[in-house]
Amino acid sequence: MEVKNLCKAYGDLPVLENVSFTVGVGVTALWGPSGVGKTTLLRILLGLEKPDSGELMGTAVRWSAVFQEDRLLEGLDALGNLRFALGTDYEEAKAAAMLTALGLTWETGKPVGAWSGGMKRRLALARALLAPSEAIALDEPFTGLDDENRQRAIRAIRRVAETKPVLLVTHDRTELNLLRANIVNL
Ligand SMILES: Nc1ncnc2c1ncn2[C@@H]1O[C@H](COP(=O)(O)OP(=O)(O)OP(=O)(O)O)[C@@H](O)[C@H]1O
Repeated sequence: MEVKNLCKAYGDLPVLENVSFTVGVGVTALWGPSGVGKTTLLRILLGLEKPDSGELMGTAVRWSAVFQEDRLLEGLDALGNLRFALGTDYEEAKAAAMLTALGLTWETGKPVGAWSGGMKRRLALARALLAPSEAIALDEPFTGLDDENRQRAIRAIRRVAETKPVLLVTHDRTELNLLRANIVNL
């Protein structure tokens, strides 16, 4: 994928000014202070928002994503959430293996609405990583995770990033190093 001279303003507020970078297989991190436009850039790449000018090449692919909200179906159990999201691509053994890799134990039938924030975050991550997408966008996927679960999430992301591009927003340099991420400075 390639992004060339991308510009976006909200009214009088310029947010992205001539942003250019390329994305390949592996982890690419959008890096910069709060408010610099990282989430806006992800939304543009996913086609959810239009840039004012600039070129996007190769971004019209099937994406899976974790946004800042988890957007789970709170009345369903963990496997129910994955089954609903993945449709005919759902395979229970693969779903269970991903949940285990992310340190989640689940009781069949127990709605995830009662789960902790960190557990919900990991389920949202599992859903994005399992999806038959061509690229993955993760907006602060480690929010609310303790050290051990952050390590698990990093391992799972790295495994999936061996075969497809993963674009990620985080505020933690240590995570970026562990993810061996290419960094796009905004
Ligand atoms: N729909 C919108 N309408 C108007 N302004 C917006 C809109 N979306 C974002 N902005 C503004 O654009 C700027 C960039 O926001 P964005 O969420 O992309 O930043 P960010 O780098 O992801 O921030 P953070 O690290 O805090 O999540 C902010 O000043 C924000 O207020």
